[in-house]
Amino acid sequence: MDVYKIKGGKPLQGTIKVSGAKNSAVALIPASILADSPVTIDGLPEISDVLTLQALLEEIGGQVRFDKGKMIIDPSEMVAMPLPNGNVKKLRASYYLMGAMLGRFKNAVIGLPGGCHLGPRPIDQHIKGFEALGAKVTNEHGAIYLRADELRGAKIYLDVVSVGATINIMLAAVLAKGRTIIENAAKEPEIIDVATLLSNMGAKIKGAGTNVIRIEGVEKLNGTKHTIIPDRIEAGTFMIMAAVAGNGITIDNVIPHHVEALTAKLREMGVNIEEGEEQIFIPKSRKLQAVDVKTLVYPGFPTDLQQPFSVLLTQAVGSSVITDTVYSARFKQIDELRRMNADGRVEGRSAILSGPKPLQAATVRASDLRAGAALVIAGLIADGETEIQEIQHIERGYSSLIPKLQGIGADIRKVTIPEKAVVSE
Ligand SMILES: CC(=O)N[C@H]1[C@@H](OP(=O)(O)OP(=O)(O)OC[C@H]2O[C@@H](n3ccc(=O)[nH]c3=O)[C@H](O)[C@@H]2O)O[C@H](CO)[C@@H](O)[C@@H]1O
Ligand SMILES: C=C(OP(=O)(O)O)C(=O)O
Repeated sequence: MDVYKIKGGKPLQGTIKVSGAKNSAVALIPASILADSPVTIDGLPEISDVLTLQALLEEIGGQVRFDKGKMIIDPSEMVAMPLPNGNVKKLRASYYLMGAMLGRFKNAVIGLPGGCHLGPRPIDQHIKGFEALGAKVTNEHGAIYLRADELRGAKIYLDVVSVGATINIMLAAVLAKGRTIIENAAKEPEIIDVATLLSNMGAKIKGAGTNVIRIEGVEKLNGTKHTIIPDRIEAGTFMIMAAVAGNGITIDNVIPHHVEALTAKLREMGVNIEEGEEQIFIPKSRKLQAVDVKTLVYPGFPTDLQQPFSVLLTQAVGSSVITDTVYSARFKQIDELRRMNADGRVEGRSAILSGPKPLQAATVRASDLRAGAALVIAGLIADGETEIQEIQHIERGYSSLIPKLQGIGADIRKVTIPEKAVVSE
């Protein structure tokens, strides 16, 4: 079993570069299914979610080349092969195969997705959208069956603001007959990125990034070239790391506007932040003040940063409350941080953290992707050598994390240990 070993307390300094956005990548790759000729995507992160999607496209007959962040996907020989098991369970975003395959083949069988366990993560709004477009959708033995004679544009009001449902309905609607309107759509930058790719393939989409998206269906979509946006969650993770463990860190390849909610919270805590066009510099922090945080849909404070942010709050003066309004059970990092001497507890949908409390190294387990990122940050400031297990979760979403952190002076390495040394739940 592979683990991360981190010796805490090293002065972190220099420049760290952000990769392409995971949550864009995992939608852009399935979107290529809709094209009639090759799609090239540049700047993809080298993460397991991307490799899993590559394998899934190959399973349905796609020809895919992936090298140094550039993926060339030839979708012309793809077929509507059922994908009820296996790779689809390894990530959340395999649900985008539903929208893309329904759009192209009018027929798809896709197993229910995997991804981080953060409380219930239904896909009822995706299904409501597909049905409104004319698909018959059934759930049979853990797989979703989607069939349509033809897809027709429709007006769809999302009952909950959902990134996945918004993108999935866009994917299914771009080749449907007539006009689709998605109301109460999510507004995340990744949605704009996917709409940009689809538009460059020939789709007619207006309003991506607002809460009403209008799509005029077209007959066919062509191949194109696209460069992905930077990962705002990875950038935010590095900003938090810089605020709690940095001696002057520049975060490169970031769109400052995409991380504004975090920047505002960090400033409220007393962190200095200098914004450039594509860079953010965070000098060594002095005293950090406790703050309360509530996660919201974009442009609010992202739920995906709440777990890394909780580590920063263990070092702030006073008591802080984090409330996650998006997911009901996204605090598995708190127990692990307590093993490391943090003062924190969970009450319903909130975590209460008090500080500053010096962290101590321990053997801990990454229960999910961002809990893992939180533990990496904790390990960087803890006294002693921390071991993080179950790092496969971290590697779903952070590209080249070890060399990136070593590049700013961290003492972190990946090592293989015997299975019996795993900590119990
Ligand atoms: C692959 C990907 O892009 N993952 C991101 C995406 O997940 P994902 O797209 O799965 O998250 P959603 O935006 O859909 O979920 C938001 C909320 O809506 C609820 N919901 C969602 C769909 C639905 O049909 N019914 C329903 O009730 C969910 O349970 C959750 O409480 O957005 C989340 C919220 O920013 C992020 O944490 C994830 O990193
Ligand atoms: C929750 C996340 O990912 P996923 O939706 O892919 O599980 C995340 O990126 O924090």
